[in-house]
Amino acid sequence: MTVPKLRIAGLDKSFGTGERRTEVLRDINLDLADNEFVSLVGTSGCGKSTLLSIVAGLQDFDAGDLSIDGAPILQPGLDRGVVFQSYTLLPWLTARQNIEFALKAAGYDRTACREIALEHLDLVKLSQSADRYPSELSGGMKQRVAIARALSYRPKMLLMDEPFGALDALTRHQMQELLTQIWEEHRLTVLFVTHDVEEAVYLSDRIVVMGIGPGRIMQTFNVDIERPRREEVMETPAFMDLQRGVHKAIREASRRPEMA
Ligand SMILES: Nc1ncnc2c1ncn2[C@@H]1O[C@H](COP(=O)(O)OP(=O)(O)OP(=O)(O)O)[C@@H](O)[C@H]1O
Repeated sequence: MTVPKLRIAGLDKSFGTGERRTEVLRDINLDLADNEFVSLVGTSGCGKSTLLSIVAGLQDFDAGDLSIDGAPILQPGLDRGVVFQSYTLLPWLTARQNIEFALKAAGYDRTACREIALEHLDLVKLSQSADRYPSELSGGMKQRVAIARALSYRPKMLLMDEPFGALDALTRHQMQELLTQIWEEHRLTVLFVTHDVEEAVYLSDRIVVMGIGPGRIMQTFNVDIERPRREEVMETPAFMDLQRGVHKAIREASRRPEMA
């Protein structure tokens, strides 16, 4: 039996205690294969970010198993690169230094830090802006630095929480194209949270629809749309049918059980 890249099995999570206890995730079971791109979608509050931060090791959980390549996840680690909606760059460091800072923390020596930082700025097409500070970069550029930083120490997985949510439509689309290209070239395993169904269909191999009250997996869609994908694919009947199906599943999953 092959070990999945990421295994989430029987995972439960509640916040608070006693009368203030809220069950947020119930019996989450999800395996990601090596190189698979999986998106989590679902109505606000269904626990997508909580699940992602548990996988990142930033949040504990109450029950279940969680592992990468068979090794239990106990804390944050360099095997997972994380990109959030907020850019999380250090404002007093340049784009290059932000990446070098992460690499130094990961134990790379000075020369390697510089080389790898520049290589990854090139990967996200930001070589020209290596010495600019975050305040001198647009939102899309900052997010490209954050992606370069997350990829620089070669994690086994990329965890992305609404990474393009703060960007305007055109920049968002450019970022989707860039991520698609990087994914196609480097074949990463990605767990991606988004509210944008079109984005989920465009990027993913699989889309997991979560429901609310408590958060749980309601439906999974395989995205059988040929790769490499380019913008034109969004106009095809197969793409639009799938998009409609996912929207419908999200609507159905958004009804709390007591309202169903
Ligand atoms: N630290 C916390 N303490 C208490 N409750 C929390 C905490 N973090 C999240 N929650 C609750 O957990 C539930 C799930 O939140 P979460 O942010 O994971 O949902 P989400 O699906 O990512 O939502 P959105 O799409 O709006 O970002 C919400 O009801 C939220 O209020």
